[in-house]
Amino acid sequence: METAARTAPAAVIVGIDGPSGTGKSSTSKAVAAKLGLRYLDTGAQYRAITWWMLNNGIDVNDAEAVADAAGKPEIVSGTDPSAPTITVDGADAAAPIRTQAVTAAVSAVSAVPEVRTRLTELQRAIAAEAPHGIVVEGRDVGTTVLPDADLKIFLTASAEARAARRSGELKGKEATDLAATQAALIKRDAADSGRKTSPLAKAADAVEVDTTELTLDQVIECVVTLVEEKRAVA
Ligand SMILES: Nc1ncnc2c1ncn2[C@@H]1O[C@H](COP(=O)(O)OP(=O)(O)OP(=O)(O)O)[C@@H](O)[C@H]1O
Ligand SMILES: Nc1ccn([C@@H]2O[C@H](COP(=O)(O)O)[C@@H](O)[C@H]2O)c(=O)n1
Repeated sequence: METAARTAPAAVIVGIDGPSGTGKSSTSKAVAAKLGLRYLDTGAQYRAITWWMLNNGIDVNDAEAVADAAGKPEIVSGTDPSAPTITVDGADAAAPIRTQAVTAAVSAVSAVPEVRTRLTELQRAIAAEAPHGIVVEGRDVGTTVLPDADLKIFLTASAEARAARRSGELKGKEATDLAATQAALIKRDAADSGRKTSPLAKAADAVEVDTTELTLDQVIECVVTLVEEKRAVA
């Protein structure tokens, strides 16, 4: 008896955007791991280039100096969702890119068009090479990096919920004042939403998921279901 040949599902490209602390990284990694996809944290790349600028004495508020240096660091992202990596000129940058110094400087660096052009090219190349597909998270994935993504998600949550999540995360590492955390989140979101080039924005065809009242597991389940629905009709 002949058996029907099983065909592997087509590669699927998923873009997940949203403001800080809405759960993009946690959700994207888990969804990618569950579905056998690669995972790319574009925010880590903006943090990595910012870390390099700070280490190399570039004034991050001098857009011309940042633009001139934008092509210099070599940034490499590892896309295994269970162990994502990021190196800058061969050095492991996973920990130093998460410091408050980098967090405070990253919006200025990411507003520089030459930085965005460089990283957008890198992100598209990584997505194009993912054999079974990829979950790419950031601020402009649906609008600019991968406008033809199969599925676009825009995560939101109240500023209070996001600050509470972040404060829990920072406890024991750096200062954890809830009001200061919330103010810093709002300031970074305003800078990211207000820049001229590729601002943080929901793509017109993105599915918005408000995570304020959802557990992380519920958000993951919701996104997995949306991907599976897309795959079913592909
Ligand atoms: N739905 C949720 N409920 C409770 N906690 C959550 C939820 N989603 C994420 N978290 C927690 O909130 C924190 C921030 O999540 P995460 O880093 O995934 O957000 P993000 O959107 O990627 O943030 P950023 O853009 O600043 O990198 C993490 O500690 C994560 O475990
Ligand atoms: N597509 C993106 C992703 C990130 N940024 C900038 O990087 C900052 C850090 O992002 P995290 O997700 O690690 O918090 C973010 O505040 C943006 O300035 C971006 O511009 N575009």
